[in-house]
Amino acid sequence: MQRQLTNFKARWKKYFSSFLENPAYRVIFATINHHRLLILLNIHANLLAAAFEGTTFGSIYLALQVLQDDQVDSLLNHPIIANTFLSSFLHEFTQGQLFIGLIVLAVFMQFLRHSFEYIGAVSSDYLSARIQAQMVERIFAQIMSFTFSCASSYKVGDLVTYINQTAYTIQRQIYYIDIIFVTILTIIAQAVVLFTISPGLSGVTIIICAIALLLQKSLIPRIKRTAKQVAQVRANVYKQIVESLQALRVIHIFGRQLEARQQVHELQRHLVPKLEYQSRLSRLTKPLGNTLTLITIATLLIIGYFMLRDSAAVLPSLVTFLAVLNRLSMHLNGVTEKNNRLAENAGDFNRLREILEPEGKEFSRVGGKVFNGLKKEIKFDHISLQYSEEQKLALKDVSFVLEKGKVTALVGGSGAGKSSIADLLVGLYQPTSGVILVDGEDLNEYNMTSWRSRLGVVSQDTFIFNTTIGNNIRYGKPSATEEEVRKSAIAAQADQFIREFPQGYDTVVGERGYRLSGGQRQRIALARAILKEPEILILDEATSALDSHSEYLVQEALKEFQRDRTVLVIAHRLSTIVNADQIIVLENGEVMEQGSHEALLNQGGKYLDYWRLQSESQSSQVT
Ligand SMILES: Nc1ncnc2c1ncn2[C@@H]1O[C@H](COP(=O)(O)OP(=O)(O)OP(=O)(O)O)[C@@H](O)[C@H]1O
Repeated sequence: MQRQLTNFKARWKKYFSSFLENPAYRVIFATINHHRLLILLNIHANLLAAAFEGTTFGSIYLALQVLQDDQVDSLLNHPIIANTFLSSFLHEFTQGQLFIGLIVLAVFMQFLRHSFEYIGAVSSDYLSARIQAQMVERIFAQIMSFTFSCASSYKVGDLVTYINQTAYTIQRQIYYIDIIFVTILTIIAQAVVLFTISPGLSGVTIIICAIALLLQKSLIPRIKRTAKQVAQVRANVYKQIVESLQALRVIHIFGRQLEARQQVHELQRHLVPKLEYQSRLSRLTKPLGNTLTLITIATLLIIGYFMLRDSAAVLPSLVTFLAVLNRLSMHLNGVTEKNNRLAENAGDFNRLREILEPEGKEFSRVGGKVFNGLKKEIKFDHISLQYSEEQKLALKDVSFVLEKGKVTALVGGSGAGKSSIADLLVGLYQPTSGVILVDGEDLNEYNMTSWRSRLGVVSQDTFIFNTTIGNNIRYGKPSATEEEVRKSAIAAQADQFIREFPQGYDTVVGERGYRLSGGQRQRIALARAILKEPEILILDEATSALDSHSEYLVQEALKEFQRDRTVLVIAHRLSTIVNADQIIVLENGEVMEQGSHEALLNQGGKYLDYWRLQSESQSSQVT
């Protein structure tokens, strides 16, 4: 017995600590704390609803008692009534009038009960709406606060699922908790009525109900386990579908539609038996509950008859007792059923914990020194980078200096580590060893927002938002005037094609708007960077999607723009970087050669090979 008690205590302790440690609940409590009036309204409305449920049956019990001739006088002479004004007032009525009056009173009590129940339900929905909004925002904020490397380690499909499921999961969680709370209050009110009528019979009822509940409770852990598995398999299916939808173009090009369908089919095949098992378990609770109820009522009728047969009010007592008990069992079934639904929801709810808890995640650092501009140089000091433990080093002991106002070009084959250097400079990834010194200070010490506000980045993949072209360019500087936007578009050789659209700069592009070619997207990205007037410009194959003529024009514009800026350029066409102040040749993550165009040609190494290769075939690429 002692051991069972200790086990019981330990289980509850574990349950409550896991409950309190779940960050999703912390968000819920924080939101509730902000809306105390709503929760107070909810609690009071539900308490009143429960109280009116109790008084309804009190009225019915009295009405049935009034029907018995010998009970009217004893009722009117009851001390609660006899000493009040009600005594003379009630004596005016006939037996029939008293009966009807009490039944009308019971109906009115039910009306009040349902009115308060309605207020309770609406206040709970209001709270739920606020919690849903708060939770979606919290999860989005959480994802946004991850470092880029941490966020990009998740599959987009996974992140979309987190956001997608949140509102619905929270809605169900709050709904079930509220319904269980309301029903328990109602059950308490009904229990009070039962005890008032016959404590002995109520005691017997409790014993029978406890046995019934225990039987049903053994199902819950299994339902929970299955729900978790179903949620996991569903998430896998969803992830697979989202990934295929994102890769539609590639799937069509490679004619892999059938394989994509088969992958989804394979995952679904695991889902169906799990859903069937889940159904068998959860559907069992209702027939089990109903059968147990029937057995309970029959037992109580027999025991009740023996216990109450000597009492004067045997009929009203038994009738009211059974009527209340019937409703109580209905509510008990409701609690069990909602508890099962809550257990089913646990799978989805726990998935929120996965994304919300800080363990195993990397967060962007806030604070740090404000970057007020480059004074002298940026130094890559013995930098190595390894993206993950399973991968080889992407950069190995790389050292070089980007001088203020100078153009540095990175050259090398595919996978040599050029973009990795650019990403380190932006602060998207942290070096595994070594340090990036900005005017002698570790880049990590700087406030990233102030650092990035001085950077302009144009990379190979350009994201175009589903808004106007003007707004897409303005992303680099939200306060820019139309004139400034246009100037930067001219500099990026984008103005002409933009004006050819019927709505010009107001043309909505992106998902549902006009489709832009790769070159057009790159020029918009370039205009975005130019508008920002960055002090440090990073061009990662920024003109790779342009035809030779457009590239020439953009290069000309860039020449002007690059003046007095510190530039890191990654180029595949060597002709575009011959004038760079410094060229760094990378291979397999290592610096092979370093110097000006002329110096490197004279050195007769890797750079000369690249140069010869490109000179032979002007259109061939280095990478
Ligand atoms: N986000 C990432 N996660 C894991 N590995 C990465 C990531 N980005 C790059 N790598 C790996 O790091 C190495 C260097 O890649 P990087 O993109 O820097 O090369 P690159 O010279 O820019 O190549 P390319 O010219 O083809 O763009 C490659 O082996 C690549 O697979």
